[in-house]
Amino acid sequence: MNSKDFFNLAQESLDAGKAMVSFRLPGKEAVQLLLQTSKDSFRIKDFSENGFVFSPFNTENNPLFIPENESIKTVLPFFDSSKFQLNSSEGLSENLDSKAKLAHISLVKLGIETINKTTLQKVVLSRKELQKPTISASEIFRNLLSLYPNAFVYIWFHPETGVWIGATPETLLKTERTKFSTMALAGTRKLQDFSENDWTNKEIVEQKIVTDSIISKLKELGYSSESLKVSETYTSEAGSLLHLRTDISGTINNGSAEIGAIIKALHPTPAICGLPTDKAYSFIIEHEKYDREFYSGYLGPLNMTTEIKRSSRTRNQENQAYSSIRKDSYIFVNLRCLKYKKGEVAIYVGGGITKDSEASAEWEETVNKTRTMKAAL
Ligand SMILES: C=C(O[C@H]1C=CC=C(C(=O)O)[C@@H]1O)C(=O)O
Repeated sequence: MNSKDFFNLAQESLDAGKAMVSFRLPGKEAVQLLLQTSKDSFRIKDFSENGFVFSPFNTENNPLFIPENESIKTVLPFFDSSKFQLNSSEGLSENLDSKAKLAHISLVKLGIETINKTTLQKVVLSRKELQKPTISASEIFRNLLSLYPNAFVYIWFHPETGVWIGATPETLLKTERTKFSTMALAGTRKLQDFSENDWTNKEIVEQKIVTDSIISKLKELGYSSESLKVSETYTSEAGSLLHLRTDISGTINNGSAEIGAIIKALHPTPAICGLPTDKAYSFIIEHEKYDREFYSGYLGPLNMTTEIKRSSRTRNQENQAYSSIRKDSYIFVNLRCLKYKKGEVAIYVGGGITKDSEASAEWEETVNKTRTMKAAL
């Protein structure tokens, strides 16, 4: 199947009204499409399932799920961005909405005051911004594939959620055989004119809170300090933005049952909620005054079959005839995303607030984050 046929199929799948998802893993070439054959709605029970999981920020209900064995799978082996022009909508507005700006600034100020007066140390505060694109959902998806080769790029539709599209830089949990890894990603700067020692104490502290919390949650699950590998903290690019990032990895103790335990322990991390988690969560629910829905939830292929082709240079000739089948998981935090309705999209953006935050800079940061999606509209 060529790229044009693949995107026509993606658009037809969207129009069919059945659950579907198409995605490309960070740094990979293949784009996968999973189209559910029935109109049923499936939910995760214990994370031993195979398929694609889609969870909201709020985890009261079990996450939605497209089972691999209830779907038709199509793979575009290589997405060639040179085959497509970047289509764009005309008349998108840069955010000049002063009401939205005032509302976000007063929310951030309330966050800072609460941090100064209580045991809350960090809270991630967000907003949504409406835009009127004139291009289709599959065109937005295609633009994202062209623009962000190192992000997890996806388009998801489910009758219960509508269409969501995104290009996230943040892994919640990746498993390959018995190895797992996660990351602490926080602190934001524009790539333009940045030099390495520009990171301030505010951003270093904001990101360290995420690293420390992830390590402590993993220890509570029984992983010892010696068994966890923690990288140096480094600057990581996400489109035209930069973040501070620490990678944390280990070996899964109890087989596939562990995946669910790790996801439940980590989500919501202080990269999208705050610290202490319960205080930050209550603050968000009480004060954000809108429903995040699937923004800052998590999503991705869970125990999905991946065919690993053996190298043709292998010396063992017998092995050449086979490729091995693995069931790995790649779960991401749903950031840099939008909800699509014909004629209107909602772009979701947020940022970590600490005692050292400055409200107008936090507003600017959310404006910069909206540009990741706007570049594809
Ligand atoms: C909450 C978001 O980003 C998180 C991930 C990286 C950097 C962040 C920050 O600098 O605040 C956030 O923690 C978002 O993109 O909406």
